[in-house]
Amino acid sequence: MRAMLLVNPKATTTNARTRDVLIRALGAAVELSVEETRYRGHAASLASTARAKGFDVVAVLGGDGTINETVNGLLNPVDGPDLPLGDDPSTGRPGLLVIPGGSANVFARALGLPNDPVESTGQVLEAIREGRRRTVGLGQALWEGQSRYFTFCSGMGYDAEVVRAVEGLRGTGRKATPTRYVNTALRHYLATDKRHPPMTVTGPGIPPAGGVFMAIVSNTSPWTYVGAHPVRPTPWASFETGLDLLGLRRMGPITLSGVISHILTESDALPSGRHLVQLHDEAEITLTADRPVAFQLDGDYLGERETVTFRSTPNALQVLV
Ligand SMILES: Nc1ncnc2c1ncn2[C@@H]1O[C@H](COP(=O)(O)OP(=O)(O)OP(=O)(O)O)[C@@H](O)[C@H]1O
Repeated sequence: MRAMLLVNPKATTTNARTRDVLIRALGAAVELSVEETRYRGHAASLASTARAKGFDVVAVLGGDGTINETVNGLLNPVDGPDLPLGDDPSTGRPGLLVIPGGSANVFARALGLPNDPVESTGQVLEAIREGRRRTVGLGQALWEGQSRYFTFCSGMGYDAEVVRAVEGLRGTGRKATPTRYVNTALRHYLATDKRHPPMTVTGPGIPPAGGVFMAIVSNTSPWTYVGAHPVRPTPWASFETGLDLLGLRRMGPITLSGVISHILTESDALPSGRHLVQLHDEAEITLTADRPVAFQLDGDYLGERETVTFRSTPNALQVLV
């Protein structure tokens, strides 16, 4: 088995020691090439090249941002548009293997990997030995002639505003810790528009729902973690189904605190309330806004947008887990 390992040396919890342990352990199990990412977007071009060169597996040591780039590289070949791949497109692409090395590591943890690089290495080595693979679907966001796949979530509104604010802090050298996210979310709550809901949710077979302030689109559950604690606004979402959505039509403290306390529980029940819009297992969802609204994808801030369409891409990749 030929594998290319992509290491983001700048990811929050990646260091030379875990990199060396992983290289030694993986190198004993597969024929391994190692590449360090040097800039934003580098993982996408390396993954795309790995696919073109016929690698069986692309492994990532890094955070959700590097995994997102890798997945986009695997799905968008260097030499033009994706070819028709038959009933199970995942079989025509290299498998994906992830070792958590970022701040939240949502994708890795949603797959059931321990949030520790050494323990995760043990689990993926076992998956290699036993030939264990899980076929997962992805989400795809399309806007203004652009498109990007996401592994766990996308969203428009308040959550994307918080992502933007945290990215601004990281630009000044501060780390993205759970406490920083929570503090930024609380501070930013005062600034977010709680009076004029800009968005409408539509889609094939979906009754239009207007008056939405904030919408989370999920490809899996949990949506994120606060420390060890999973946060589950769309508890029915999974890699094996279409996309789920939770939309908020009110941003007042009572509505918000009710939703937050529900989504922090382990319950499989959907959050309830008249001011929520909820969708499960949809093939396509469109968010349209009457003004530009902050947009994020897998925790990466992607600017302000007025219309974004989200599509489910079933059987997109095989993950060794
Ligand atoms: N050598 C590099 N220097 C600077 N940035 C890099 C480098 N290599 C990759 N990147 C960028 O760093 C971004 C963040 O990396 P990554 O997601 O791996 O870690 P993280 O931010 O710590 O984790 P998380 O996404 O969980 O917060 C990625 O979007 C990637 O494009």
